[in-house]
Amino acid sequence: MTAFPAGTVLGYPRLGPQRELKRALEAHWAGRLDAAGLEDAARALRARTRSHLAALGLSADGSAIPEASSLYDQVLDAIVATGAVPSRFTAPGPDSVLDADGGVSLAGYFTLARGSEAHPALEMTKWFDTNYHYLVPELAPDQAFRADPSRLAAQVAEARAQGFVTRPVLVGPVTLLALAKPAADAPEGFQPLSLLDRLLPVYAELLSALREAGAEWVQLDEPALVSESLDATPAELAAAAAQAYAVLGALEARARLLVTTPYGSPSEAAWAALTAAPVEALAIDLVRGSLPAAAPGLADKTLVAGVVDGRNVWRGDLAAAFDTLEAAASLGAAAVTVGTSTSLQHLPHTVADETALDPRLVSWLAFADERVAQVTTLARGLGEGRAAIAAELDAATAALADRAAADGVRVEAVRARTAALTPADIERLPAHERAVIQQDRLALPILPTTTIGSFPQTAELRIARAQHARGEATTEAYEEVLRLEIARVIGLQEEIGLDVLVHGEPERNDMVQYFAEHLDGFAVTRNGWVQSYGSRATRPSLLWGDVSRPAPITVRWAEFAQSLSEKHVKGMLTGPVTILAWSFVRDDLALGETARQVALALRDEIADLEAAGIAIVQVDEPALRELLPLRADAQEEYLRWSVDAFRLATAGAAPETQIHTHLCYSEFGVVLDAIRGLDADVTSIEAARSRGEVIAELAAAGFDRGIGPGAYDIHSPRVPSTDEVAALLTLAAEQLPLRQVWVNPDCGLKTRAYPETIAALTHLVEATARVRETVTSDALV
Ligand SMILES: CN1c2c(nc(N)[nH]c2=O)NC[C@@H]1CNc1ccc(C(=O)N[C@@H](CCC(=O)N[C@@H](CCC(=O)N[C@@H](CCC(=O)O)C(=O)O)C(=O)O)C(=O)O)cc1
Ligand SMILES: N[C@@H](CCS)C(=O)O
Ligand SMILES: [Zn+2]
Repeated sequence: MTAFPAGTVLGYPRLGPQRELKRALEAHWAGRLDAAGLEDAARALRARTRSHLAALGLSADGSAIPEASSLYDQVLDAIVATGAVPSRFTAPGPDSVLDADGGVSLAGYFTLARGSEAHPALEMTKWFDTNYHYLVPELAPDQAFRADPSRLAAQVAEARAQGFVTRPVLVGPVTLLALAKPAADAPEGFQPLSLLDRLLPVYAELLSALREAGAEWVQLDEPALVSESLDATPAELAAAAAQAYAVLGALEARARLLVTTPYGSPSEAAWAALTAAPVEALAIDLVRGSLPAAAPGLADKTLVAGVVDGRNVWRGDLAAAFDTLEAAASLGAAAVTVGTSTSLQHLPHTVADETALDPRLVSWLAFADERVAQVTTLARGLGEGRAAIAAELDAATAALADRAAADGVRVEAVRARTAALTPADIERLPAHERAVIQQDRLALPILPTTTIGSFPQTAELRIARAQHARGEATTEAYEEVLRLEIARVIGLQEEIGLDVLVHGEPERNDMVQYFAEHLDGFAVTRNGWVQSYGSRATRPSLLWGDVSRPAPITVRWAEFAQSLSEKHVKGMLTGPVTILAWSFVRDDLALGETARQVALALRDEIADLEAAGIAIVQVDEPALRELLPLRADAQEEYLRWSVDAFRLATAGAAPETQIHTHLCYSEFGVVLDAIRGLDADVTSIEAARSRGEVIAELAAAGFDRGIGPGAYDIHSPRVPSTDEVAALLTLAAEQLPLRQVWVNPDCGLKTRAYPETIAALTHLVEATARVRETVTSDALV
């Protein structure tokens, strides 16, 4: 048995430096690559990751390299490894996701993730306060568990054969249960955490199998222990952790255990439970979290001090990180080693790919590979003393000073504009008065139908954009492709019979990146991909300076689309909070101030859209819930500045301009007051995967604005039937005042293909017509 390595990372990007896994997955789903071909591609990527991390300085045979790949999602992997598959997927027959041996087949794995004709997919939601999405375990009181270590054990063995001793990574039992939702038929009050007793023997089997496969250390991730935003309370989570790690720690046949608590500080009770547990190492997040209390239980443990940021890209203050390491040494642990605050899965691979960025900006950055280098530098400092790494510490300090002094980081005109804001700048006429004025102008039918903005981003569009970006197509030719696409999308919506149209967003590579490309203060990357879910990735923009809008951004596309139809076409913008949430934000200015800068740029854009004759403007804020701090004491302040930023962006609009907003993947209970606070006229939300629960919540809260509860799930290629959509609409129409209800999919259609999109929207319009017929005139009073 080896000691814990001097330096490690908790995880590494999983799609590959050129998104090799994305391409293989999508080829497999499209029937162009068989299962063996997909497995080969995934194996080659794992092999590359191991040797690459070793080349970057992590020890090859000392368990420093995490075995943390996934074909789709780490929570889904834990569901499969523990056999926690909901019974709705396992009824015997051709639609079961299980193979003959009772394990989940490869096809079954993807059915759980993406759904099929027979099965709606598992719900997907945000992983803590990140833009990564995991699949939500769905558990019933009689849930069966069954250890299936095959995939992870095979990877450990595969690493051994390659000459590596790696450290398998698994979502821990407390987090797996804490993130689960009760199955639809579970009795009221059922808590998934109550299944811990039955789940632990399964983890015990997994640990023993991983040991047998050759693992010396196993990493169990327990981020639930830092969150105060889950159904279980911190005290319940800490008690579960105490029980889990007493049991798992006491096992004889097991590898050594590293338990991690990324994304913040564990609660005091959780920290007490973990330090008292018979496990060999604890990893803490010292970027978002702070130094915990010294604890006697640390005396026989290694403390992996997560001083290297796994969430943001700023090269940062390496000398301060070293100071924190030295401070961690006073907590009483047997050893302190260097780690990342979280998995590096939230970062792009390397700044070396960013040859088109200003080299000065590049010198301020560190992506995943540069973070690994920081880990190995700091580990060397711990081993050999500060003087041994003085040159690296000084270089990082110099980069910080260079950044602080650079042009554009602080722009006086931008600061003066935010400083001059007054409370009146976020007020509109009262909503009920606006509603009357807007209905006069818009003359919409009851249950107006619309979409969320994007239409399928076809291969042709993406190729045209890529050719334009590479200089192989002229701007004129590219824009002609966009105009043709907009005309086609408008024609299609007219044909299907939707009431409020959209232009389809064909000009956007991404709803945040597109705006970042048109705002001063942002830079964008060429290859800075970060996995968002499954095979999908985004390139978060780099927000490095004060933000302003040099010219209108969306106006000419909206104006063109509107010129093609008598119906209203919505202007379509991304809100300030979402622009921040899906970018790498600056660490040298309060987020609230940055949000105001972005909001003012959007306010100017809305004024220009209005001047161009656009009557409805949607400002998307799907990330409003995502940025909610995990700690309860920080939530109020966040909700204040985030809501005010949205209002600042939209409150300049005339009363007759209808402001829509859109949110997806939210647990709305928590932010319902905030949604009301946004003061939008219409809000469209995700509600399909969570089976209308949101409708009941909104009704109970007396939500009194326009509301479009997503009528079907766009994250799955499955086409909803007319009956299914009609049922959801009927539910909404029964529970909410009819005048308030809008009909729309639950998110944009950009990830879908046209055949399923046309079928689904046709069913949506048919279902609306059917429900409209059943509505009596009384209901309209
Ligand atoms: C709505 N969501 C979003 C989130 N975050 C964002 N930043 N944006 C979002 O829309 N978070 C929550 C949700 C769900 N998340 C996602 C995330 C990602 C996607 C998605 O579809 N991503 C696409 C990539 C989109 C993109 O930026 N495309 C660019 C580049 C296209 C490209 O890959 N080009 C090729 C060359 C083209 C060719 O020859 O084929 C290349 O560079 O190699 C573009 O269109 O220009 C993805 O495929 O992962 C959806 C929801
Ligand atoms: N308007 C965007 C919102 C996605 S959250 C779209 O339709 O894709
Ligand atoms: Zn959405």
